[in-house]
Amino acid sequence: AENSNLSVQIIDTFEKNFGITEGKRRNHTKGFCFEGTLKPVNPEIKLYSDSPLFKATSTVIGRLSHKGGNNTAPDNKPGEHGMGLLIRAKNGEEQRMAMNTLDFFPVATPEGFLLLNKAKGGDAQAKQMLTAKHPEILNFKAHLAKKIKNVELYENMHFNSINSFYLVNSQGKRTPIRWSFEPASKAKLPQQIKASDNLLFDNIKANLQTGPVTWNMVITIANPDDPINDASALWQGEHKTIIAAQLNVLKVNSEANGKCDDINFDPLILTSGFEPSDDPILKARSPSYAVSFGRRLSEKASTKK
Ligand code: HEM
Repeated sequence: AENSNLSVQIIDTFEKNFGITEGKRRNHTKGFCFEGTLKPVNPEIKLYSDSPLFKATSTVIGRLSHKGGNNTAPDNKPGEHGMGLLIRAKNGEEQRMAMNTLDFFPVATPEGFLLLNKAKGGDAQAKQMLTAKHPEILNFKAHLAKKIKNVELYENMHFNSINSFYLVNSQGKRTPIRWSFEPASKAKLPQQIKASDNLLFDNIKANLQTGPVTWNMVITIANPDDPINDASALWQGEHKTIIAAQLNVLKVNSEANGKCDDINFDPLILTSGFEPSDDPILKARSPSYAVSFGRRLSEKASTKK
């Protein structure tokens, strides 16, 4: 029988399409942990946000991952990737982020995402309904077809919030934004890309021996006509941006040896100075991540016994 809970249904489609890797995330399954800091670099951002993230350096536990539920996704093939952050501000507040390398989301609603996953799993009726009910998918497909697809190192990837949020300043003024973590330096791809499963991990680990790997947190302020609650719509044209902070990754660890495996990178855990938008995709993420988190933790607990 099909469960009426949308998040449960969506997680079930991940399990159907990719299978289950016991004890692991249902999406972004293959990944590794890192540790570092987030340092504010431009006080201008305080005009927009009262967040402790912009007042002092925070500590970070993060995770870099392949998109999708394949725990053995190849590192030597082009793909989409993710970055999760758990940020502990100096005043004790905590914020979590989960970003990916897509420029925007394929569909505007979680119902659309369920249809998309069903269509990917071969459901003919879902395929038909998908384009009829979610014509925005055509724009996504056209964009993806034009995107250059190379094998890329994590150090060189751009990670996007995709969903919109609000910054809130000390006067309570709300400003709609999106953000990206953009590489502050360029890492060289090895001359020969071997069919190694751990190319991406090995490379960043080697790079970290000569110093931190750094991303700039670039905040994009919405223009008046930008869609706020539609993750399938790119913000077009000129925008005001502020490099608000710098992420310094200091070390990486496998999931088994790191600190990120038991973290749910729920993007609705925000510090004061941030608020969620009403984007229905953003709102669906919390309950969906919780279903995945619950399943993998109970599997881990039962194998430990
Ligand atoms: C309705 C839409 C979405 C659903 C149902 C969904 C589902 C999931 C699930 C089930 C997980 C694993 C959670 C866990 O077990 O801890 C996950 C992880 C993740 N998601 Fe999403 N996702 C959605 C949208 C997005 C969007 C818009 C982004 C990018 C901005 C994104 C980025 C990520 C990343 C980076 C991770 C990995 C975090 C980690 O390393 O643990 N997701 N997602």
